[in-house]
Amino acid sequence: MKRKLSDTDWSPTTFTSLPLDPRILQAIATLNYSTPTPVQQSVIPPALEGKDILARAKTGSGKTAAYLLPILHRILTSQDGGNINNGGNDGEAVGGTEALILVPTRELADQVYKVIEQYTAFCGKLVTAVNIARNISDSIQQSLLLSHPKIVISTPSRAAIHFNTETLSLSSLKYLVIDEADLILSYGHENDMQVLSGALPKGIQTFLMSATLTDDVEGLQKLFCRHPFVYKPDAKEEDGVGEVVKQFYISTGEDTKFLLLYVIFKLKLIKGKSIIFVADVDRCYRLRLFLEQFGIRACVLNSELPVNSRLHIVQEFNKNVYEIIIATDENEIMGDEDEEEEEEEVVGGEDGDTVMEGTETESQPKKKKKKSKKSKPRKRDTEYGVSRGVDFQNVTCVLNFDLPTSSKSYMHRIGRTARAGNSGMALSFYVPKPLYGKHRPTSVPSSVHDEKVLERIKKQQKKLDHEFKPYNFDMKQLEAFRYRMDDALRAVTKVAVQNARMKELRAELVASEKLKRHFEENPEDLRHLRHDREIKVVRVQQHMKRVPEYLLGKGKAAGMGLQQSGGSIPFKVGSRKTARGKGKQKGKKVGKRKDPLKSFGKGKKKK
Ligand SMILES: Nc1ncnc2c1ncn2[C@@H]1O[C@H](COP(=O)(O)OP(=O)(O)OP(=O)(O)O)[C@@H](O)[C@H]1O
Repeated sequence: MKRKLSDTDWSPTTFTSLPLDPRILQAIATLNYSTPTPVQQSVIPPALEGKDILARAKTGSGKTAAYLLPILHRILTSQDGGNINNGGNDGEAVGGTEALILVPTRELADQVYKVIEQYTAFCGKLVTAVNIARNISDSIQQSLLLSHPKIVISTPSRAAIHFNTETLSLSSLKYLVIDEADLILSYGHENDMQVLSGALPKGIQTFLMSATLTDDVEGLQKLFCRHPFVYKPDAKEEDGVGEVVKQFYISTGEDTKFLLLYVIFKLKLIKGKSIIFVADVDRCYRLRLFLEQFGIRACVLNSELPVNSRLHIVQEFNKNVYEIIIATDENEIMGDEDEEEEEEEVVGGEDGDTVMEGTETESQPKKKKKKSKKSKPRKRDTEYGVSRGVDFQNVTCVLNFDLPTSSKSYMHRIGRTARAGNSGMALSFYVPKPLYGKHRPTSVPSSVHDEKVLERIKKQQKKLDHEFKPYNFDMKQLEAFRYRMDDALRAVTKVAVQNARMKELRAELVASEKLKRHFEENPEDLRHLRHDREIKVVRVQQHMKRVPEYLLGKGKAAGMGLQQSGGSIPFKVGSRKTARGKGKQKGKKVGKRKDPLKSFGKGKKKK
């Protein structure tokens, strides 16, 4: 007997128990999704009935499918004349644009577009989608929109531009999604959202999806939703979604951060893929040059890079081509829900940055931006963002080399690991107040310091009943590595960092042109286009790439004491795959329940 969707005591445990179009179920089966996640279980049934949805669910919990599947189903059934069993229709789509999906960043727009491609793999041309946040010329965007795609994915600003020039018609719109709803306004899209809200036809179905429920989300709810079905899991339910991120912090000074980084990556104490978050663009290059001297390759990701390069980096990282990404967290959100008054400014990334291609009419972050005296004529994309929403796959560790400036940002950063049921860890370096002043990154307001943020994160995680523990390296053992770290750090001068930044930007602009031409036609051709090549602005001494045996001495290794106070750490490595980037790594399996930080000394070959 078929259950009525509105039966409240019913929660479907398999996708096939959901009355979704068979073509969608076929696609889901090929993706090996066995069961719907809690947000999908709760949201899909009311969404299929046409209810507005307001859903808050943790990062990596499958919110994208929770809104896409019902929308795709409803579009398909309307194409089939309302008969879902008429699944054989693989003709052309008819009618105008039915769904508008708004996301805050270009990275996210690209990701949602790719997910739609996956979910509609068996739908022929019935569900066409266009991503107008892409870096393509206005005339191409216009011609794409004139083909009346069923779904348009965009940032609010691009959508507003095309709506104003009448290339985007909203008259046949039936579904509106605001993904990462809590972020949309802090990215400065307020005016665009107002423009769009006034243009929407009456009675459309709205989906507000968010990892946190904030005042901004409430505001959007008032503007766009009618009596929505609200999904807010309790902590227990949320923790049932895959693994909780194992979280640790280490108290350190500025130089010791580099020392720790060197030891952690050179000795492969973390196995699998990592994202290292830093405070600004210069720090990206400082770290990359630093690691380069030890033969450790990494890619950088920041708002200054051309959007095609950014998308390609994320794509290749997800295919395990790279092991380490050093990312900035520009457009980082400041202000915790209960501490708005204390933190009024938004950290806007690089000082003196200006707006990049394609963003000429984009609005700026709504809150005040810190101005710098030293103005650098750098360009940056206000629609860049990788700490929010981007589905980095199989990430073992998020390493906060620089602590974020708010607990909200912290939550989104660590959400890049332990996704889709995988496990993961987050390791955060924090600099205690007495050591902080001199080394405060220029992008961080003086009112904010690591200790204050750390306390907020502790409070936040305690509320969520999640452990957030100190990880006490035996710093004495680290000291043996310090002179090498000092050597390497000395070589990474300000000038070297600036040169690397310029050199990389030039290389990526060339790469981006290639990417632009080839992205659609033959992405496989772009394999050779690597983003982690040596920048070579600093002379690399070959001996630095090796770790001498004496540093790996048994006693020293074992004595590193990679124990954290309060007992040993039950750690399960998230990433089952390994990077293909380096030949040596190929095929290595990662122990499932092993603490990656406990294998110190294993840099040495096993007998
Ligand atoms: N039912 C499912 N079973 C297995 N994997 C799933 C399922 N639903 C989604 N996924 C996978 O989980 C990952 C995270 O999903 P998604 O990006 O939608 O999370 P999210 O909740 O939107 O996260 P964020 O808040 O960070 O944007 C994706 O790789 C997706 O393919």
